[in-house]
Amino acid sequence: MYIEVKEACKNYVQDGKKFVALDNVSLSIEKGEFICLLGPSGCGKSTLLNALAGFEKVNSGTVTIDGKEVTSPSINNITIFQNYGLLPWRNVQKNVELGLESKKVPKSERAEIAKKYLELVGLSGYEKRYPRQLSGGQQQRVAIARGLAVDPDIIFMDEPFGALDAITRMKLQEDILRISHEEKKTIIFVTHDIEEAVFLADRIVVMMADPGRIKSIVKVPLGEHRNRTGENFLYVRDRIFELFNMKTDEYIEYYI
Ligand SMILES: Nc1ncnc2c1ncn2[C@@H]1O[C@H](COP(=O)(O)OP(=O)(O)OP(=O)(O)O)[C@@H](O)[C@H]1O
Repeated sequence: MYIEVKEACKNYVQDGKKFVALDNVSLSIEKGEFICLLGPSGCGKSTLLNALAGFEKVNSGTVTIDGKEVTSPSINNITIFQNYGLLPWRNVQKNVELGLESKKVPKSERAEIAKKYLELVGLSGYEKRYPRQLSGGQQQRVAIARGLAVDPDIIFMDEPFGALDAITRMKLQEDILRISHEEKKTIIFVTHDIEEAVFLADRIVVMMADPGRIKSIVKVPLGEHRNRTGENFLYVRDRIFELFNMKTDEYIEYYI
């Protein structure tokens, strides 16, 4: 399996009190999968993502990518956060070229690549603008173009659309779904929004808090084009709602 988490545990001690952020979490992910980590606040979504991305180490258990243990962030992967992380003194094009500069890609090639990905995220014509001259949704598009430009193996996304209004958010969800099929990337996406997860994921990892753990893993057999009001979509969404309402604590592997 491409990505393997085996019996991972992560504890934090805060003011003398122990929080179990991840309690014996195991998860396997195939190359090219779109995985959503879904659950309420504090269930360990970001902790799991950070362990996968190499920002944090687990206390016990293992995290491997392509057979190698993850000990630090890899330049082959990128992470996109809620706050866009653009450099305010660089225009859109220069922001997208950032990762390419550190990879020593020649100038003309950088411009070509930036053009391609700005087109892919629908921002052709915005090259010379600065981040402050863009809406939140446009800034996040630039961040996505910048991430894709370095041709990463894995894209980690931590609530990337959390700060956006509902309509912009839906538009970006459509774009990232399309891009994920066009670019065939492995994407691990953190959200607490059930509909967002059903709209995007091949599989949804449903997590619960205190201690942070995986409750179930739900396959989403909805294909490349998803309709938020379609019968199948609503069916999957309702199954997930039910999972969150269930009182029992047993682990269920769900195949819809
Ligand atoms: N650096 C830290 N120090 C102490 N406790 C932490 C730290 N980071 C996370 N925690 C605790 O670990 C638990 C899991 O946190 P995590 O951020 O992974 O949750 P989450 O599911 O991503 O939540 P949210 O949706 O609110 O971001 C929480 O109880 C949190 O308070």
